[in-house]
Amino acid sequence: MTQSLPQHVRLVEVGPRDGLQNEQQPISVADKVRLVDDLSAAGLSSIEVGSFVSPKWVPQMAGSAEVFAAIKQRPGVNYSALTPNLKGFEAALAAGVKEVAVFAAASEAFSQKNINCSISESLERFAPVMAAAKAHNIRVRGYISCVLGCPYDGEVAPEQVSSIARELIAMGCYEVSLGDTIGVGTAGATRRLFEIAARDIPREQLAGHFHDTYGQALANIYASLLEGISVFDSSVAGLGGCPYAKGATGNVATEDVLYLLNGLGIDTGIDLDRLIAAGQRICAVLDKPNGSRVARAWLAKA
Ligand SMILES: CC(C)(COP(=O)([O-])OP(=O)([O-])OC[C@H]1O[C@@H](n2cnc3c(N)ncnc32)[C@H](O)[C@@H]1OP(=O)([O-])[O-])[C@@H](O)C(=O)NCCC(=O)NCCSC(=O)C[C@@](C)(O)CC(=O)[O-]
Repeated sequence: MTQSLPQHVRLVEVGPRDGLQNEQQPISVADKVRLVDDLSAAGLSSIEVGSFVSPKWVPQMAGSAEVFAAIKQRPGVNYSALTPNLKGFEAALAAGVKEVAVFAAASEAFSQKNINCSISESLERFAPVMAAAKAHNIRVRGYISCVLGCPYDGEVAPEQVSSIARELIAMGCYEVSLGDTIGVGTAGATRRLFEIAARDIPREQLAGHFHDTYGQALANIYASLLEGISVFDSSVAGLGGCPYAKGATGNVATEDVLYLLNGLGIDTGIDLDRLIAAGQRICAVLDKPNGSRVARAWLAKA
């Protein structure tokens, strides 16, 4: 059943983590810090700054502690980091991180490629992270990858996604973000996924995370809005890809999502001009074209 559109949407900016983690070239701590500070200045209230994972697996995130130490922490902004295990959680804690995210997958093959263990082993690894987070009053977000298809296993049943999401919520995650890692989802499949997940999980605890590989991300966000979802992950300038999903493009661009939401009269608290400037700046650092169509059109007009 179609839900009424939310009046407010929270965008979780994942560019500094999901976006930059795929870049092969070295990016200085100063450039990462500048990106995070530009994003908070543009009004983003949730920013994923980095991750505490094995540097052998994702070398680009190795400096995350230094980035946390140098960013200007604005009141009211959540600065979070990915932590796949207790070792990562302890490093995040030492860096003063106040919110972490654990990440599982909806398919066994992707789980093995991404974090080198099965889905059930990953949930076992999260248990001590959840306990330590509780003891230190740290909020934990959950992610599930490949919710609308897996590059190795193909189709993924929505019931499987929903069951893992339920487990993450039961373990103590305040919210679970459902990730279309390879961007294969369609609006119909997205609606069905959220409709099934929302049978057992309050809609307020679900978020959407769409990559734009097939150009469907905005349609999928609109479909999610119709299912009563009001939190979305996005990446400034459409930065990113996925090291374990060949051909995957970046997350949907934050600028493009903001343009959609502005057009629907949905409040986000984000300033589009400042956001576009933040995207242009990091694209100049990376020496790559801006992946946001809205930013490109805006700048061409200007
Ligand atoms: C999970 C592991 C560590 C398992 O990796 P493993 O090799 O099975 O782990 P291990 O426990 O055997 O340890 C191996 C080495 O890693 C070290 N190690 C162990 N843990 C840590 C840690 N936390 N931080 C730093 N170092 C660590 C550990 O100390 C050891 O070091 P060595 O003795 O060889 O020198 C590894 O697979 C890993 O780091 N994977 C990271 C994968 C990743 O970051 N992927 C991208 C993020 S997920 C994503 O992008 C999807 C998402 C969230 O955006 C949603 C979507 O779009 O789908």
